Amino acid sequence: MTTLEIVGGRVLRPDMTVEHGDVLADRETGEIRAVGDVPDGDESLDASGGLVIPGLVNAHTHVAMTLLRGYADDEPLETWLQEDIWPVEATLEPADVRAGVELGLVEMIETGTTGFCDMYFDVPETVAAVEEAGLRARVGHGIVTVGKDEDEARADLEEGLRVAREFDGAADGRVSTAFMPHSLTTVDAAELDAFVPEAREADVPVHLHANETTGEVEPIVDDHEKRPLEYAVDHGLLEPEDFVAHGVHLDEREVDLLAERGAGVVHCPASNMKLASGIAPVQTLLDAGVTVGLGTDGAASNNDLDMFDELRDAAMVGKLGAGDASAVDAPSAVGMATAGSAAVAGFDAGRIEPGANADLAVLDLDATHLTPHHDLVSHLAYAASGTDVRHTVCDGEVLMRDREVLTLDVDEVRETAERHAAAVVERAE
Ligand SMILES: N[C@@H](CCSC[C@H]1O[C@@H](n2cnc3c(=O)[nH]cnc32)[C@H](O)[C@@H]1O)C(=O)O
Ligand SMILES: [Zn+2]
Repeated sequence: MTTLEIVGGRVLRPDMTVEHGDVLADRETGEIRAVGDVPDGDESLDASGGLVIPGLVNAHTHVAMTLLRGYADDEPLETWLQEDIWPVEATLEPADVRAGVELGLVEMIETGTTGFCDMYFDVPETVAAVEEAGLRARVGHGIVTVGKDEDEARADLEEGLRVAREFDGAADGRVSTAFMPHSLTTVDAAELDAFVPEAREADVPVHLHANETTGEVEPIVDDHEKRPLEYAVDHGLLEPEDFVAHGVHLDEREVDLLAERGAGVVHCPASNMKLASGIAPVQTLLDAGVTVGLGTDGAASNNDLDMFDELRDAAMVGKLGAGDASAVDAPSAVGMATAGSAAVAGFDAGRIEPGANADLAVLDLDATHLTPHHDLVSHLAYAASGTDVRHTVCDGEVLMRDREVLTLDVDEVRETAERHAAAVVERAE
């Protein structure tokens, strides 16, 4: 059983055209072998009446935060983090993180997401869950040193390096890592200067939150007389493989800086709307040639991990922000959730062509809200949702067949998550 054929459907190609055809995946290499007219495979997935798309990539999330879904809503970022989220997170044990991660991974598989980038703590739990669930992930330990004494701060930085070194290449290469300082205001310059060179030495990228709110931009401008991303470059950040989450409040120089340096941005439209952080200049970034991916951020600021919601939000708010209905058109939004996010994450995925990772989702087109079929890319951007996903495949392996998740026990995962979520909130109160 070395090959998997996905037959009888239509296929979304990298140029955003849709054609009738099959896909043959090689389960040994985890790559797509052929598209269109393909030889028979050893195992078969029925895509008739469906659309085969690249598995969506959630390029910025905190997956264990599914445990805090609906726990603290309707607040701006600083209050939300400092008064509600961080106090509860301080009580989280590795087993809680594991329960939250598994809940999130089930949700991703069910909604056609095959890869993600995660910033959280207890990274070994995330890696173990990813190994079991079969997804692809770039993971890192989120480092916060503000408000900690010197020893605690150093331990957090060391842990960030340790997990980046230890887990890069884990789960047969499905897991990669990054060094993840939380943001430019929660980790200080001297710490970046000391630790970023070590991340370079370990050959891992750096991922952080940047320019998310004006409350985060202003102190840097006031204290250092430069924009946050200029400050970031001064402290060794924004190499081509690096990527920042949000990029809401960017000036022209910062957009140019991202384009020149080749660093990526992960747009998180739902989180930015929910926390009223602002509207990222997505069309401007795309026009400047910046690599833009898409992310949900954590489930406590979204409140789900469905990337179909995210790409619709990106298209909608992109137009509103630009005051231009042609901004962030359907192909751009779908491109961000697939090839864009994969490029940002450093995954050889996000496109259906031979040689790319066989990370795929099959959507049912046979649905009232997807009728008629004028333009299927338009449907992906504006009408489809995660519940339309029939099969999910990652690295050539079937993770969900006919809406049945095969790698995790959904009922057990949900029960365990309920139990841990209740206990965590009780402990925090
Ligand atoms: N080691 C750190 C944890 C950092 S993990 C990454 C952090 O990002 C937080 N987070 C989630 N969403 C956002 C966001 O939109 N902006 C900034 N931080 C966020 C999340 O709650 C988590 O605390 C510690 O000891 O506190
Ligand atoms: Zn975040």
